[in-house]
Formats: sequence, structure tokens, C-alpha cells
Amino acid sequence: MPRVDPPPVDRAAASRAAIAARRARAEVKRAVATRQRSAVDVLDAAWTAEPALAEASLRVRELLTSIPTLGPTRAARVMEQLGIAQSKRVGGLGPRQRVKLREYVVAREARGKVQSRLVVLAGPTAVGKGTVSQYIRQNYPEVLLSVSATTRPPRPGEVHGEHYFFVSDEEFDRMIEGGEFLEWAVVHNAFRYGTPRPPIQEALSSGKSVLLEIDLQGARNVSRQMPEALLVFLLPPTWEELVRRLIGRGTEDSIEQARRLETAKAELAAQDEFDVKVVNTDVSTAAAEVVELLAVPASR
Ligand SMILES: Nc1nc2c(ncn2[C@@H]2O[C@H](COP(=O)(O)OP(=O)(O)O)[C@@H](O)[C@H]2O)c(=O)[nH]1
Ligand SMILES: Nc1ncnc2c1ncn2[C@@H]1O[C@H](COP(=O)(O)OP(=O)(O)O)[C@@H](O)[C@H]1O
Repeated sequence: MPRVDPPPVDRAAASRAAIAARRARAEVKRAVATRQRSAVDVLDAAWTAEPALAEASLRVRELLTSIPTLGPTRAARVMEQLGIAQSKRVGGLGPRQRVKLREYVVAREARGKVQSRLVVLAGPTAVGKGTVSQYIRQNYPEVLLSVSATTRPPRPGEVHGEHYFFVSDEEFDRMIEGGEFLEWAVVHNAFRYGTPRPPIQEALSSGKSVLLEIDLQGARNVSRQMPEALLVFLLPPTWEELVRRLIGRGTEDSIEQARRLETAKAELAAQDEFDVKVVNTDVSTAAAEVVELLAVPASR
């Protein structure tokens, strides 16, 4: 066998390159620490099709500890919670880790700076969640109302992309796989509903408040993932009025109505898990109360 010599190593050049790379990383960290650049921006630069080298080779730990007021102990704990090894570099993260880290960093950087808020509106079936949300959609265009994806077929008058994204079961599976949902659930034992993550992240990081109208399981899930979200429970003026609304809507047969009323009892029992309760006596008043909750006082 002829001997194959390894290619000559230019040690001096290699060490010059290493020094330059270290300097570039230090520059990124300094920009984040002095708030000249946001950590989200660094992540996005690292994860483009042609990643910026310094950003991608930065360790996650280094990036987190550059964020003002985030110390090494907290950073280590956050990485543990997100399932990211302490030695990981930003460019070496898997898709799910990327989504989770970005979400954390967005929320962290928004703290005390951006006056935006995520509000979750939930409540028992037929209390008027859809009606109040529709009123907000029509009368408060500045509010971003999240549009869910669902496997249920559209009802007459419902518009794809406005009321829901109507998708097939296969498409819904693909969205779950791709980590595209902030939460999803099977509702009323029937169809699947999910909250798409990206529009919410974009809105919150640009300082816009977002309203989610989802079921109780969804509200609990969002609260677990984003404890800073404000949970609002919509209540009927009385139990009798709730029954009247459910029957009056006429969209369910009597067996389904009875089943939903049973569920409604369990849902009403969960109202104390919520931060705020709004009674839906009059649609426009309830809508105004919800919209008011979306505005975060400047002192927060
Ligand atoms: N978890 C979850 N629930 C949702 C989502 N979108 C809508 N829902 C809930 O799904 C339920 C059914 O909604 P819909 O099909 O419009 O019929 P409704 O029961 O007549 O209002 C309502 O309780 C909604 O709050 C979502 O993205 N996630
Ligand atoms: N404040 C209100 N006063 C009277 N009827 C209402 C009010 N809010 C909603 N409704 C009616 O109650 C029924 C259930 O409302 P809906 O928005 O479909 O409930 P949900 O989305 O919570 O299941 C609908 O027929 C709606 O028109």
C-alpha cells in the first residue's frame, strides 16, 4: 500500500481563523448584552439557509447569558427545561429545540420592554365565545385574533383563513409533526383544533397583543407553555341563559345538547383556574372588557 500523506496543515492560518471566529462571537455577545441586537435576531441569522457563521457557532449558553439580566444559573436551568445540552451550539439545534428556544427568547426579551400580551379566551360551550370574538374581529381591527387550524368541515359562510384554516387529517398530522402548533386538542370528541405558533410569535415580538379563542384544554396547555399569558373565562349571566343559548343556536341535536351541557358543568367548575372572569350579558360590553385586557399598562 502506498503511503498517503495527510495534507499539510497550515497551523498559523488555522489559529488565525480560530481567533477571528472567537472575536466574531464575542462581538455578537457584546451586541446582545448592550441591547444593540436582539437575541432573537441572532437566532434567526444562525438559522437562515446560509447561516451567519459567528451566530451559528455561538454556544446557546453564551447567547442566553448575554441577554441582560439573565445569569448563568438561570440560563443553565432554562436549557435543562428546554432539553438542550449545555455544550450545544446555536447552529447545532434540532427543529423542535429551535422552536422552543426561540419562543423562550421572544418572551424573555419582551419582558418589561414590549407592551404586548397574549390573552386566552375560554368558557363553556355556547356562552358566546365565538360571538364575542367575531364582534372583536369586526370592531377592533388592531387586535390580532389567532386563526386556528381545524379538521372540521366549514359551515356555510365560514371563510378559510378568516374563521379557521380548514385542513385535512393528513395536513393536521403534518402540522403536528412539524411542531407548528402552540397547542392542539380534540374538541367535543369530534374534530381536532390547533393554534398555529408562528403568527403569535411574530405579533408578540413586534409588540402586538394577541387573542386566542380556544377550549379549556387549550387554555391550560397555553398557560403551561406561556405562563405570562392572561387567561380570561367568559361566563353566562345564569345557567338558564346558557341552556337557552345552546338550544337557541340550534346547531346540535338534543343528544349532543345534553352531552355539551354536561361538559359545560365541568367547564364552569374550572373557572377559578382563570385570571379574569368576564360575564357575557351584552356582546359589545363583554368584547370591550376583553379588548381592554389586551392593553398592558405601561408600568408593567
Ligand atoms: N384547543 C383548541 N380549541 C379550539 C381552537 N380553535 C377553536 N377551539 C375551540 O373549539 C370549539 C369548537 O369550535 P367551533 O367548531 O367553532 O364550534 P362551536 O362549538 O359552535 O363554537 C370551541 O370551544 C373553540 O373554543 C384551537 O386552536 N385549540
Ligand atoms: N350576549 C349574548 N346575548 C344573547 N345571546 C348571545 C350572546 N352571546 C352569544 N349569544 C348567542 O348564544 C349562542 C351561542 O354563542 P356562540 O358564540 O356560538 O358560543 P360558543 O362559541 O361559546 O360556543 C349563539 O346563538 C349566539 O348568538
